[in-house]
Amino acid sequence: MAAITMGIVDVRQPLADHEGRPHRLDQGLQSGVWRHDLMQEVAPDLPVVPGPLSEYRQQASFDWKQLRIALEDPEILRIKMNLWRKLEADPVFAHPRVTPPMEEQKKRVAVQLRRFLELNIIPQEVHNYSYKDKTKFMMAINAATSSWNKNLSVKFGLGVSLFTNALLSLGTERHLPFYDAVWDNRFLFALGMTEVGHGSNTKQVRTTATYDPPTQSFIIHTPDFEAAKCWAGNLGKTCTHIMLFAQLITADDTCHGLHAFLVPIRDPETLSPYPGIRVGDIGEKIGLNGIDNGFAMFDNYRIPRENLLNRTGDVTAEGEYESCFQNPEQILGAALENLLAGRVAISQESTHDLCTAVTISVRYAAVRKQGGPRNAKEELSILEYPLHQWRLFPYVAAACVFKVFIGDFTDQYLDLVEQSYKGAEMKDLTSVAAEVHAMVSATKPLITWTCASALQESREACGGHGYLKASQLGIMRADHDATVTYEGDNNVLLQQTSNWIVRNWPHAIQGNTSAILDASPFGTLHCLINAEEKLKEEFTGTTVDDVLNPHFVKSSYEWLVCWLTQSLDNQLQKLKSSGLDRFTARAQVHAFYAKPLALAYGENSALSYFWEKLKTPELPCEIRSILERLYVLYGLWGIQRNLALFYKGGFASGSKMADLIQEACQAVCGTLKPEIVAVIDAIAHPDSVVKSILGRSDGKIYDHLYDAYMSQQGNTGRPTWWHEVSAKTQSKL
Ligand SMILES: Cc1cc2nc3c(=O)[nH]c(=O)nc-3n(C[C@H](O)[C@H](O)[C@H](O)COP(=O)(O)OP(=O)(O)OC[C@H]3O[C@@H](n4cnc5c(N)ncnc54)[C@H](O)[C@@H]3O)c2cc1C
Repeated sequence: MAAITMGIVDVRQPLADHEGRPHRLDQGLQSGVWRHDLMQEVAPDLPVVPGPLSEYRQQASFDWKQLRIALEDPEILRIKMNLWRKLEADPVFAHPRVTPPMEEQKKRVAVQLRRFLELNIIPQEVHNYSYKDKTKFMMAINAATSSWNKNLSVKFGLGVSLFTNALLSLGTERHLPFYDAVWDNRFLFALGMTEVGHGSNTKQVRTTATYDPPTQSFIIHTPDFEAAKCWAGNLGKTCTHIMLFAQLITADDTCHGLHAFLVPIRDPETLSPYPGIRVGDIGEKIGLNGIDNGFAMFDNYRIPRENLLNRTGDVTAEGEYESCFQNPEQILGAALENLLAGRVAISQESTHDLCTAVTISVRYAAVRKQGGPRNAKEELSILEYPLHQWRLFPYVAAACVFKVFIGDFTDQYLDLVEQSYKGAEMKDLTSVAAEVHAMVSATKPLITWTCASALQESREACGGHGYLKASQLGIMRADHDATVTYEGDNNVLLQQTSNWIVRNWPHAIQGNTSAILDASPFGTLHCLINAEEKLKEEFTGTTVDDVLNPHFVKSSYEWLVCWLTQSLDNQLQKLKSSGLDRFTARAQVHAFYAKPLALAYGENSALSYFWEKLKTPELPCEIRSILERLYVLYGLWGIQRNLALFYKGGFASGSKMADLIQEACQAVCGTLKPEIVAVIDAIAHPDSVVKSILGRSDGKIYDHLYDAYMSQQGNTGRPTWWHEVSAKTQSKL
């Protein structure tokens, strides 16, 4: 059977420019200086408006534009900026001031998706890029679309890009027409794994696909309501098909496990559901109401045999099941890509949201003045308060660390998938797959949770005005919330990471460095090398400078990961020797051992990528200085949260470490205060994307608030229902 190969070309091509300009921005680097016009494209000048924001900007020791291109690949930035310009210019993508009714929200997003595809945002030539460049392009478009309107990116992701990605890895030549129909906007897909009774434990999904040799068809059936497919985006009202995951059963009654099928749901011309399916919308949600999340129940519903996605297993016309693992490297690569691309994309989107959250709250904090010393001429900007700095600056540092981590990790990961697709011999592919899986299972929770708490903190940091819809923080908080659950519940994912780490612990205690190197081609387990030596380390610092440096952060995190791994291993051994089975023992250690380990490992991995960035020789020294301080702040923030573990594990005793960490946290925030507005400028999206009256680059919060108060239709007139409540009508009763 031939796998679908269109879109995967042998020769790598650089990202092309669709508008006739130089191929890559780095061609604009002349004698170490960026060409002005190219820099303007990715980092346009900010408005010069006298006021607190511009005063803080003047205090910065570095050029925010240089930081912007140090934190993100300029070519990716350019793709995003181009897209935002297109969306801004088209009224179809305008944001309504007042939330429309639910049905209207769904219609708007569906119409936007149609326009999005018509606009040729993914030009035809992108399909001819190398796998890596194509995926990077698509991921950049996805992240940028998500910041514009998360509903639209979810609708596009599920219906088009994630689906076609999954089709490429699970399907074969015979499914090509579906690929083309989706890109031509004739079909729209949903992805149906979750059922009413089962989500995380996908193995127990109960929808069946039973092969019927006489008719050469699969009979799709939902045994009861608990087996109804649910939550699938686009399924409620708009999809024409679903990529359905069901238990494949052959005529001899053998169950071959979960397989994916392409199942028609609605007539593409009328959008009427086909007979044999009960399908509908699951109703209003906490957020993302532009998406029609739906349910579906199948009543012995037939689909052709060929609709089985048969790259890994097929059923012959006569009904024989055939496993198709002829080339394990390619299959593993396909599985890698299919499973993880969605989670990597969520991490990219969440990093965008995190940047927007702090853009709003830090700019607001710079402009907002409240309180101050008794005889001061002016009130203080709330940014001046150490508490406010401690509430917000660590999230700014996290945004920068995640930006670098997710960009560089995505590059590495896509390189590997591309090599495996090309059939390159990769002796360590199994290790790569395991490590990438563990990393993504830790960093998706880490990034989405950090973003969720940043949104909450930012909302509170903007006080009452933050609660106004026009601040944007409430909408983002509601829409972002789902990311901690979909594509794998965060708490469940973390267990997969800790299982992998603890499996490698025996190598660490045996001092088997080469086994660790083999198990961790990406290097995220290198912190376990010399674990025994590391675990003997103790805190010896005496001054704040002893903790206020990247080396302290690095070695402390390495100690923490080693100690948590050792503790998890000890606890598991203890529980198993007391007679507990593996499943129960793992469940027992989840809360206090596995989860903290997986999160510390995720933080350490993100910090390691940032550490590599700090070592880049081309970095201007003022940019390195700012990155170093952001690294230290993010690290100390985590160490401070985990202080109890440093004491419990014997790394620290007495009050010295706690005191110095506290002092260092406050000190690093203090040195970042004059820089922070410029750091925000480096990570901020354009005003039209941030969409917040509190977070605009001109800092004119009160002007924008005034507009918001005055421009809402009817808000200064008397209510249309005045007569139902007025004193006049009451007195007549
Ligand atoms: C907005 C949104 C969109 C979605 N879109 C889709 C879609 O397009 N297609 C689709 O198929 N699905 C979709 N889903 C469903 C989503 O994938 C599931 O909700 C998710 O996988 C979690 O499953 P669940 O809801 O059944 O939760 P459960 O698995 O029941 O989990 C409930 C709680 O129990 C905990 N828990 C579960 N198992 C364990 C364990 N072993 N140990 C410890 N704790 C555990 C979890 O941490 C969680 O907090 C969507 C969900 C949302 C919210």
